[in-house]
Amino acid sequence: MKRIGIIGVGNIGATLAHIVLQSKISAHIGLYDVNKDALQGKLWDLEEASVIGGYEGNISIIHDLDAFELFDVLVITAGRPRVHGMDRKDLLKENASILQAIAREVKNFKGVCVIVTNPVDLMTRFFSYLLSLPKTQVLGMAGVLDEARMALQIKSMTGLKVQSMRTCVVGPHSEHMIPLEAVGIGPGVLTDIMLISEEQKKLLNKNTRFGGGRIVEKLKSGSAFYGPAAACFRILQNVLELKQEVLTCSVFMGENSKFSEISQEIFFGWPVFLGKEGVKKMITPKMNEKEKEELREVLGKLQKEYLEFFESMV
Ligand SMILES: NC(=O)c1ccc[n+]([C@@H]2O[C@H](COP(=O)([O-])OP(=O)(O)OC[C@H]3O[C@@H](n4cnc5c(N)ncnc54)[C@H](O)[C@@H]3O)[C@@H](O)[C@H]2O)c1
Repeated sequence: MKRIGIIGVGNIGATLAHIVLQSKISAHIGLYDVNKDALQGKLWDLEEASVIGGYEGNISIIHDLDAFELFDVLVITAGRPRVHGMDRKDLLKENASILQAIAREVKNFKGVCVIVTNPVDLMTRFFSYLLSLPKTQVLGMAGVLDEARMALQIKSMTGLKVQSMRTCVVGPHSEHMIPLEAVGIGPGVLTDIMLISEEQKKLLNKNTRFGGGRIVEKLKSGSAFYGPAAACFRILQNVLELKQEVLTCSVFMGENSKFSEISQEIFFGWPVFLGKEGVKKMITPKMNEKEKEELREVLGKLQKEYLEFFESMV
């Protein structure tokens, strides 16, 4: 039986645990949170939901972080979410300290880490540095969510069903993300979003980039969690090799990067195949020259942000 650890059982972590239970995959789910009372309450609630839903699962509280060392995969959602008026970067210092404390306790972990905590590209790179696991075993969740947001925008403009679409969003999980013009529509057909006007393309980019922000604006005291939890579940299914799909995650490209003049150390959204060893293969999406140029530019900014942040942490 596979072992899935969830560190941070707030909105995303608890929703993810519920999805995993409902899926009936053969796995033990271990939950950890600093808020012990809330964690106990959520465990009881999840257990009761399982009985009612007929998917009685294997779920328990993990009291000490070092017990996660034997797990296959860890999903880390511990940290503060954005509230109305905040940018993801505003969470940087506080969430980095939380990840630092967690990394100290799970230092012998050998499996795959999925980082959700924002700002996710910086946190994924930082966690990979702290844990000294092979860099392919640490990845961030973001692209799967951004691509769903993009698909929904295209649906609202064209009426096409989202299931027939394959969108791709590369780069950082921020207002600088790059929704690619090449979209898969139906089996084997790639189009350059020819179905929508130039005006609509601009709107598509804007709405995809601010998809998270518009939810925060309405929720006010927190950020999206059903979508992020569903995206984590897709990643889990692929890491556990129950599915094989191209998923965009925040990953380390190293020498494979066509953008390595910026930095080989950088983590950013890119389509990949995943497996039990983490990132198995990078996929090169269809990008036009403008998009490649834009990506170089935003990766330069991301690298600068990381170095400034890193200097402030050490
Ligand atoms: N990557 C993405 O696409 C994406 C999308 C949405 C939200 N997020 C981020 O995910 C994170 C979690 O969001 P949420 O809505 O679930 O927040 P939440 O506040 O509901 O849950 C966070 C949980 O982390 C716990 N926590 C705090 N410090 C901890 C520690 N040291 N060890 C263990 N647990 C700790 C809290 O007690 C809380 O239960 C936030 O940083 C948010 O910005 C990322």
